[in-house]
Amino acid sequence: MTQEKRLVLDWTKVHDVFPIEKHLANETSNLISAKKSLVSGKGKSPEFTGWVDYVKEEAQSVLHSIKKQVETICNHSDAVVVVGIGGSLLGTKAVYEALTHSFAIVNQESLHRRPVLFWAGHHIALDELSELLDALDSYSPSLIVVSKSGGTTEPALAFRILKKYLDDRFGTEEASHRIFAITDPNDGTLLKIAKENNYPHFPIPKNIGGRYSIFTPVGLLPLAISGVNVTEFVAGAEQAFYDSTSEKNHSLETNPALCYAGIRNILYANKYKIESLCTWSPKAKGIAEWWKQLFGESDGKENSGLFPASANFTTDLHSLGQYFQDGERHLFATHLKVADEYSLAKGSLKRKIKIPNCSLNDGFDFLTGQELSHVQNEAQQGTFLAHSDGKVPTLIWELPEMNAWWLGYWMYINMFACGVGGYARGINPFDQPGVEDYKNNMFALMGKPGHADKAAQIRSRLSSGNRLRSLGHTSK
Ligand SMILES: O=P(O)(O)OC[C@H]1O[C@H](O)[C@H](O)[C@@H](O)[C@@H]1O
Repeated sequence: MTQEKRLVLDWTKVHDVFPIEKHLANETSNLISAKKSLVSGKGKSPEFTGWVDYVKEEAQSVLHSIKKQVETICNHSDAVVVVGIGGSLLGTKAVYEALTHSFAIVNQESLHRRPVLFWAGHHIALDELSELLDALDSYSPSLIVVSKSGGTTEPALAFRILKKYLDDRFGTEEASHRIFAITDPNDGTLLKIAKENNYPHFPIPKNIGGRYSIFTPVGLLPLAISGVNVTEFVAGAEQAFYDSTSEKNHSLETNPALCYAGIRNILYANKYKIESLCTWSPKAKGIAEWWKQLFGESDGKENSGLFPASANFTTDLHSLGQYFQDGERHLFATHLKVADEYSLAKGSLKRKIKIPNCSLNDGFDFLTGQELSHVQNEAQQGTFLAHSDGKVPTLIWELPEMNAWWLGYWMYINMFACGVGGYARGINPFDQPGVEDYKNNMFALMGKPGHADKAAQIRSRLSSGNRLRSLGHTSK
């Protein structure tokens, strides 16, 4: 079924604004050699390119190995809290939100009676975590803690708090049957904790960095629990692997990953410094969050790189729309559109919505009887044209359907484009040295052993100099 359809990357409306075709032709050989370096493991940080062919065989054996745990968890839990941050959470959240019902109550009671997923460890905010603890009282929850390094502050603290909650509620013995870890296979604090407490644990391969890990147990275990068709998800990615890496497929016309990588790099080199991924359903917002980490951490190197932003339309046409149309011309838009809008509702209640006939006199009678998806399509076409008239290069991904197979396919294509584009630009798309700066300052200020000297230095920098501020109202 799905195989007859195609993912399309339409760059007509880039060309309307900028002569991309000529530039792409000049860039092709650079892209092909970047692709060869990535596939052969001869580029920068080859020790982090294990994700390239992981989807071919290893992901299949993961699916096999998690089967029993998935059943066990589904038998005793109706909610699973996934604890993680960045690459240890964003992909899972993206796929879950896109492919399962938005309203947990329907997900659980009407559809497939699978546990709902909740999220923790992706911030240090008291308000949301305390509300999560309130909500968990109404469920029989389990916990999956995901951290490759095993030492990231946010998930480590959330894990402590949630483990205590489970211990207090169920007793340590039962709680230990409700806790699962996904982490480095050989090292790290989380692995040690899992072993000491007999928590079942699953590996994140050493040669796969967080933002490239969605097809490892990081994504597959929680998504399988939630009822997402992970077999199809992996199958889509596997097909994308063949389409992207094939020795025979160096043509930009049949290799969307190469083409996308090339267009991004060319636009960046020609004054377009911001790329906005524009999604068209609230359910796709998480996809943009995943995409922002993938490209943000990969591209932002050596004081250069496209800034990845996002917009969710049509909602944001009423806030950011003005900027897209008339603001500074330093951005381009990459839309993620779904060809078969009905596929969006297929995972839920297969419902088509028509604009009903109402005696409202609201000026919208001309739409009576039209399907909502038709209105969405017209809104999209109108937006693409308006933005390209406003000189915003507009790139359009058209996904045949929003389902596990095509989402797996598209996510892999983006990962591959990210790796190729980084190599073609001469940067390392597989490290993230900048993130360490914030972490080290935070560790020092929190008093982590070994950071004392740095703490004193930071505190003196924070308190020195004149404080520049503006004061508002005094409380009564
Ligand atoms: O999985 P973890 O080791 O906890 O890391 C979670 C995230 O933390 C970071 O700071 C990195 O910049 C991300 O690339 C990573 O995905």
